[in-house]
Amino acid sequence: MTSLRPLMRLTRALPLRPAMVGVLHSRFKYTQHQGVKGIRNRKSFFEAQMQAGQHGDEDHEEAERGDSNGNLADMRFLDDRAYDEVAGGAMRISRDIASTQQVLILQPYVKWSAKRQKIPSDVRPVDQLAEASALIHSLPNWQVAKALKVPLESLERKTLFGSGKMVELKALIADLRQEKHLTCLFVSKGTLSFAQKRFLEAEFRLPVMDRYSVVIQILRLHATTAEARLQVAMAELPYIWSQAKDASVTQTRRQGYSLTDLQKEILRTRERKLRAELDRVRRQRQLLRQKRKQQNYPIVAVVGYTNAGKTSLIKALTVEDALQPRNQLFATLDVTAHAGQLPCNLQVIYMDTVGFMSDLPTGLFECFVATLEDAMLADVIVHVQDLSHPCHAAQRSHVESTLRSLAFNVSGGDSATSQLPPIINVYNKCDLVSQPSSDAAVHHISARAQTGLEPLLADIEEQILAATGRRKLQMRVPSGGPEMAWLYKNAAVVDTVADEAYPNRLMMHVVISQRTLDQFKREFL
Ligand SMILES: Nc1nc2c(ncn2[C@@H]2O[C@H](COP(=O)(O)OP(=O)(O)OP(=O)(O)O)[C@@H](O)[C@H]2O)c(=O)[nH]1
Ligand SMILES: [Mg+2]
Repeated sequence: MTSLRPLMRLTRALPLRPAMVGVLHSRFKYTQHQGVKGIRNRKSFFEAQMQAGQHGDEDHEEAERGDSNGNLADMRFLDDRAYDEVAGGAMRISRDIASTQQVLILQPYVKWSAKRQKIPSDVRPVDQLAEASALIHSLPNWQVAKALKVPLESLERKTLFGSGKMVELKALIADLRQEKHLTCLFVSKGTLSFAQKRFLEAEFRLPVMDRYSVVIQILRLHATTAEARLQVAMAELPYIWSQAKDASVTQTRRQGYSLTDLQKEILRTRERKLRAELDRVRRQRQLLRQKRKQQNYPIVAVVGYTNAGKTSLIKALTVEDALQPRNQLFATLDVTAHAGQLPCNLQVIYMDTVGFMSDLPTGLFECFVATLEDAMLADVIVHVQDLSHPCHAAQRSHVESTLRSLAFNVSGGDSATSQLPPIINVYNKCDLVSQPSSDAAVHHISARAQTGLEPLLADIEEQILAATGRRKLQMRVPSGGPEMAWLYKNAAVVDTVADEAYPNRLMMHVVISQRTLDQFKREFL
């Protein structure tokens, strides 16, 4: 079932009253190829926009600094119609996500050849097709008219499909147009070259999208915080540049997508502003990170493939009502921190992170790397895996190899120091699996049914204590004395029991780091 929440968020962002949503359907149309062509002739429109942008620069600079409390800056510069037209031309997407789309999904795969061997054997085309459908279902009002696999000899042909296949697909599209009012085609390949897209659009007379542009559409929808919006905006730029480069190589300037100098300047200005704003947001993040370190809270980063149940697990471990697990890909786009308590009463911070996905072009993922760097600096990583997913093994190895390369980046490219924090592997959604795996080294849980959480918490506790040099100790202190109050404030108190041998004293079970213990000794002994 599609959730109304994102749609309502969109109407807030636009800002339109809910009653006007219906109007959107007719007023905003899917950005089609013709739109781009038209825009190239409307040079004056761009010039006016550019001038307005230049005059508005002082305002923006003021806004970009944010206010004296360090609150996030005004990000009006993100809503720029001139940019939207350029982006729409390259990605075939528009800011309007409210309109209904009927999508034909084609999952091309290489039938024979050495290339095919590189794909892990457990990611079958049928699984890729299911992931492509899940992407479309993550957008409200987008429906899958039909989804099919298409065997090919190569994914690099300019026409992508052979002539026989084209005839077949054309007939299918004609039928779907009549039956289901087909509105667009999603070719589930990381990136289509400009030439491929242009050819298919001309043949099928439909907008054609690839994985990059569909994922961007989802990210735009789910990005609500300032950092996420900036990252998504940044992630769009490499794609637009590469499509334009492609277009100029194929020399289709006359009929196709190319950038005027003015449009290039729009992109460069936007990139400059985005970088400045992202730097500022990240400096704030670093401050927060330092603060957290000073407060000495152990940090557990929860990572995993998209939709594995990371947010659900944190919700179950922290009982935080505000967290909203959603059956959508890339539901979480920010690293957010949530306080929880271990069985020994030690306070920890769980970090929810953006999900991983294979076959995403690197330019798209890179923009989110900075947010994941926090996870690399955690004391312990919990890797959540969806055991009920047919490709969970491939998903696991994809996440593991990405984590390794992230750790390598965080260490500044030094393999000697690129160590990952200890990783606890968790199989989630065990309630959906009739035959659980026999892998004893992995926790078997259901975040939804709340099973298997106790042994998991015990393991997290053990790993956290080891990683942060904390110990469990018994300390005898005067009952009601300042030592007791100090320990309650500075250490985690597991429990206190009366000391039978000394009626004025109490036995306190505490979890304490060596540094805090030394402070205690200096203060009281
Ligand atoms: N049956 C079942 N469903 C679960 C379980 N855990 C999570 N889910 C469902 O899986 C979907 C995704 O859960 P999330 O917690 O949002 O997953 P996520 O890993 O945070 O996803 P992203 O933020 O999109 O990367 C939701 O519909 C959850 O209700 C589980 O243990 N069992
Ligand atoms: Mg999530």
